[in-house]
Formats: sequence, C-alpha cells, structure tokens
Amino acid sequence: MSLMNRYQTIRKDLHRIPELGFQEYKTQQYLLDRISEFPQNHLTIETWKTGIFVFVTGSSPEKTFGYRTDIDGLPMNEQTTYDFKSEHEGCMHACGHDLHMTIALGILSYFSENQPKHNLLFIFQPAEEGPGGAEPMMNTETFKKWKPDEMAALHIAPEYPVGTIATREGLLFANTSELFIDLKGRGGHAARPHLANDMVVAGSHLVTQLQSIVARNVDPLDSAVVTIGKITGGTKQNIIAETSRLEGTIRTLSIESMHKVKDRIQALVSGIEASFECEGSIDWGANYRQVYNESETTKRFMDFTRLKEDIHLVECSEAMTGEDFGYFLDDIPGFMFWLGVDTPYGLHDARIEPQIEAVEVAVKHMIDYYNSFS
Ligand SMILES: CC(=O)N[C@@H](CCC[C@H](N)C(=O)O)C(=O)O
Repeated sequence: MSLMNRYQTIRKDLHRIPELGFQEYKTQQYLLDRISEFPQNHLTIETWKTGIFVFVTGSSPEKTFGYRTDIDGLPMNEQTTYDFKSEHEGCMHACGHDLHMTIALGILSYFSENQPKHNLLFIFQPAEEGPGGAEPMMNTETFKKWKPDEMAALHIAPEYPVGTIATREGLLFANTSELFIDLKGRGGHAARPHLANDMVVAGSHLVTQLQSIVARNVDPLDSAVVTIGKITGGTKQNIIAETSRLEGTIRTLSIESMHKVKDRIQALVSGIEASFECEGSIDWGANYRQVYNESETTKRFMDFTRLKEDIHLVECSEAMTGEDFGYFLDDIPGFMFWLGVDTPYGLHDARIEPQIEAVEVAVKHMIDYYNSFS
C-alpha cells in the first residue's frame, strides 16, 4: 500500500470514531494498535488516561524533541459529503484532530524504522477542545522523566492551500477562558408574568449586555472576544422559565484584558441579579495559556521551511483561537504552526473537508526538520 493510501485509511478510520475529551477510548486503542505495528526496537510506550506517550530513543542523543497531537472530537452533527462519516452520532472531527493524529503516526512510523540521532517524544493528548489535557499530561511523572528540550505542534488551516505552512514568532493564539453563567429566578404560568421572574428574559438581556464589553471596555488597539455559543432555559413554551444558562468562551491577547473582561462579566451578572431579582453564578471552566512561539526555535523552523521549494511559508498574524498547547510553550521553547488544508468551511464547521494531501506535506516536512539536527 502506498504511503498516501495508508494515511488515507488511517485518517478515515479515525474520522469515523470521534470522541469527546477524556472519552477517547476507541481512539486510544486504535492509535496503540497502529503503533504496535511499527518496529519496537527504540520505542517505549506509556499511557495516561486516554492519552499516549511514545519515546523514541535516539542513536546518540544530545536532546529530546517533543511533538504533540490532540486526539479529541467535537459535539457536532457531521454534514460532510464523506462516505466515511462519524459513526458516533452527535460527535465529529471538525477541528482536524483526525489529520493531526495521522500526521503524528506518519512521523512516528518513519522514526521507528529510521532511528533518529536525538530522542523524540510523541504526545497523543486528549481533551484539547476542553477541559484540557496538556497541563495534566505535563504534570505526569512520564512527561517529567522524558521532558523535551523543544516542543512542536501543528493545526490545520482551512484558508491556506495545501503546501502552505503559516506561523510567526511570538504570540500565535489567544488566552482563553470558558464561561458558564447560571441564572435562577421564579417560574410560573405564561399568562401570569407578574407573579414570576422570567430567566429567559434575564438571560437575553445578559447576552446583549455582554456584547458591550468588547465594544466599550477593551482598548480598541487590543483585542478580545466574548462569544455565547449556547443558551438553554425553560421547559415548555407556556411555562415561564425558572432558570437559564449561557455557555461561551472569552478570548484575549493579554492576561490583563482577560482579567478586565472577567471583572466586567462579573459586574454585568451582578447587575442582572439586581435588576431581575434573581441569582446568578459564574463558572470560568477551563482556562488556556496563550500560544507563544519562542523566538530562536521558531526562527530556525521558519528559516528551514523557507528553503523548501515545495512549501510556501506565510508569516501570519496572531489569531483568537485557543490551544492548550500553550501550556507546553509556557515551559519549553518551541512553536506551533498552521498547515494549509484548503477547504471553504472553517474550523468547527460541520461541513469541513480538509484535503488529505496536507498530511504527506506535514509528515515529510517534520521528518526533514528533525533530521536536520546533526
Ligand atoms: C483550535 C481551536 O479551535 N481550539 C479551540 C480551543 C477551545 C478552548 C476552550 N475549550 C474554550 O472553548 O474556550 C477554540 O475554540 O479555539
């Protein structure tokens, strides 16, 4: 079977079995099965929850390179034209983690057959979409004993053609915090609103007020996002809702702005409590560190990439996406980059169809990159 066909098969298999954070049992087993087919001479494998560490012992190692892929899916109903759609209803690989895993397996497969000079640590990390697997994986004894000197990871980029790599020194992705707000009032009969305290109305006011934070509290030359992606409340169309819940995410380019946005959200929730005579509670959920590409390692990677005739290197702007890979880069020098997969639909779109050819581009490039260290 050609390499491309092999990548295609693995990607299709993984695409069929998306699982949410820390529930990636089938995915973990599939990855372990594939890894067990590689020559085992220089490999040491350890698992942590649904994640996997694979250490490749180098022939004359002076350092260890870490390569991380995320492995979880998203709670979405797939709308692609694929004949290998998700077999898990309500769950989909809509953020490219099926490609990310295929790429990691491709690089690992090569180095299991061709012992690298330096050590490599492959990290198959659960729960990137939430609640975050990077930080707890870094706290394991396994990670500490194999701690890399340099970290790398990639993310698919729908907007770039296949053959494009985009990155930059410094800030690449934003700080993030999840946001869950619960409002509790008094339910009642739809026809007797004066005797109840409607949390659908209170929640709707709050959603609108939250939009004023970015417009009116954040420096226009800075950037922030407050998105409410889900609202729930009430039980029936003719019953006034006793509770409502807003679920969202905050993105900021600086930690200072994150504190400011959170303070404003707290103040607005207090205002809703006062004006609607209800109780509000906030849960900040998972917070991710910004993804900050360290200068020296990123520059080296970009210079190396620039020399490749078959790859177009783009020096891109920062994005408001989040990634818990930021935790690795907070502690270890390294970089993350975008990989062009050329699809008209964006990340987290149920119709996204990344081009599989991008897998070969990334596998080849990372093999060449690691082999460039003598
Ligand atoms: C690359 C990407 O799409 N990452 C996610 C990370 C989610 C972080 C967290 N669970 C949140 O929702 O704030 C993103 O949405 O940017």
